[in-house]
Amino acid sequence: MSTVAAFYGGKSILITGATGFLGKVLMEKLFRTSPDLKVIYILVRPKAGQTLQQRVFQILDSKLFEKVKEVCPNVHEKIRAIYADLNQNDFAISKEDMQELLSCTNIIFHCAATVRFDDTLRHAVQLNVTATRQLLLMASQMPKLEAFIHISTAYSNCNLKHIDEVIYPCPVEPKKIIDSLEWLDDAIIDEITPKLIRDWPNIYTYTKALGEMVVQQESRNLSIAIIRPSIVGATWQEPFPGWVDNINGPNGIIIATGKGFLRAIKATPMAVADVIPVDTVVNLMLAVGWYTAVHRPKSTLVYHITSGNMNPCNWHKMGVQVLATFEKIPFERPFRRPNANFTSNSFTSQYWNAVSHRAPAIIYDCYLRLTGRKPRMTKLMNRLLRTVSMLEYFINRSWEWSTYNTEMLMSELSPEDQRVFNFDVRQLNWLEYIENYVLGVKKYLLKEDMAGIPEAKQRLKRLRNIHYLFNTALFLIAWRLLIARSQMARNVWFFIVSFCYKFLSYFRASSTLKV
Ligand SMILES: NC(=O)C1=CN([C@@H]2O[C@H](COP(=O)(O)OP(=O)(O)OC[C@H]3O[C@@H](n4cnc5c(N)ncnc54)[C@H](OP(=O)(O)O)[C@@H]3O)[C@@H](O)[C@H]2O)C=CC1
Repeated sequence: MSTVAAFYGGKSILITGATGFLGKVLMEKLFRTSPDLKVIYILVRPKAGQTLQQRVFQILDSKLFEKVKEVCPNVHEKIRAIYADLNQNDFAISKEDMQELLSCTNIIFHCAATVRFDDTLRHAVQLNVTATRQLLLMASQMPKLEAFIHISTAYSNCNLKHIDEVIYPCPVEPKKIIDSLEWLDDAIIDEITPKLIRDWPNIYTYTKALGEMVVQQESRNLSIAIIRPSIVGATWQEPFPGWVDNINGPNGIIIATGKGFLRAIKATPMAVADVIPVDTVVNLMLAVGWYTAVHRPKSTLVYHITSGNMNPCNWHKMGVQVLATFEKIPFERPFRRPNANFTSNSFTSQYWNAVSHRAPAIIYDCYLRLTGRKPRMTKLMNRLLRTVSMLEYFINRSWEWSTYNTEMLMSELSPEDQRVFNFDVRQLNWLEYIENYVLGVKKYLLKEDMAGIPEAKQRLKRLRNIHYLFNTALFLIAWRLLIARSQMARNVWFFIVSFCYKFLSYFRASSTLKV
């Protein structure tokens, strides 16, 4: 019997961000391995016209939870959705709900965050810093609380090259920032933001660093741990390979490449692609929850869950495997044939953007206009290129994360726990993982049917022929223009033509002689 799974039996667990990518996989694994847990409280807000209940039902009815329903048929009764908005005071939780949370919660997993790179400082601080402080205050009033697990990111200190499992201080105290945001107006905040975030690449990573500082400062007597995953990718093994449900990180890039919109990217091919499967992160989270509650370490331990130092893969290898998978299982209705040119040179990157991205978009929009339709490709391309430019920082650098605490925890687990809550990324076979990842993007994100593959392959063949035809036509036009304008080009042209003519005459003459 797994010690970690048994630990969660009979427990009341509070999860923030349960409707997000990580949160869903966390809930799934908890129900599957500890079906006798008492209750999972999830803090949810209504969204996109859906009530809390509708959101919960939608999650439980998804393919991700199919196995859970077999192991834990009364899963609906074990989830308690509590109305909460982390942007508001006391999270806008009702008095009764708050009372229940305070008196019953045993473990907290704090996953909620804004992960947008371009969020406003005000909103990102509210969610990633102030809400964390508020949750810690709540935690300090929970008599039964055994562990508080805070999810940060491995990039919270990406301004450093080597990152240890410690909390680094930020130049400005989080409290000062929270206080000043209360009275500063938005225009001034926009002005001072670059000065505040200094060498952090975006507001997201900066506010996650502030969030960690808040955890350290407000930890009181609580048993707290911080988990820092790198780029969280599709599931590796559990509950099935390749599950993914949002366009963040590599997912959007895989779609854009598979659909033929994105054919070049400013990336350092040999830089480490520090992707970590979401189920690996969740396994570590559950093991950390158990360890923190049972061993109650004296200080807040930080755990890195990254792949680069144990089993590195680089962007080149990833790109090659993604393209190889598109050959076998192409996406439906691609705009162009998928391709991946990596360049770390800014000039070459701009050239590719002009030739491979903007020009085809303009040509396609002309075609749409001529056929009486609304042009849309240039707008789409501009948004895509803006998104890609925001990710560039992360695909042109490599970091070293130390993983002593994560390795220590692995050695503390029984062989059974090491199997059930496996976070040993050394066992990951990248080629297999990437293939399943791309397949998962096709099936679960794009919701494409596998039956459409032969047609997609036909379309790719047609696109290849159009590509060759277009290039030949372009070459001939360019050459014709050159000949019209340059004496030198004309001389070269006559030289080539007379050479070919002579060669053909010689060939004809020698074959006549042989006869
Ligand atoms: N994905 C990644 O690559 C990585 C993620 N992380 C960290 O992991 C954690 C989870 O990320 P991930 O699951 O990918 O992110 P998602 O964007 O998928 O999920 C974010 C969650 O936070 C919730 N949330 C946001 N704002 C509010 C609010 N005002 N009130 C209540 N809930 C709110 C969202 O709820 P709703 O559904 O209502 O919007 C959602 O459940 C984050 O802390 C992130 O920093 C760390 C490293 C990498």
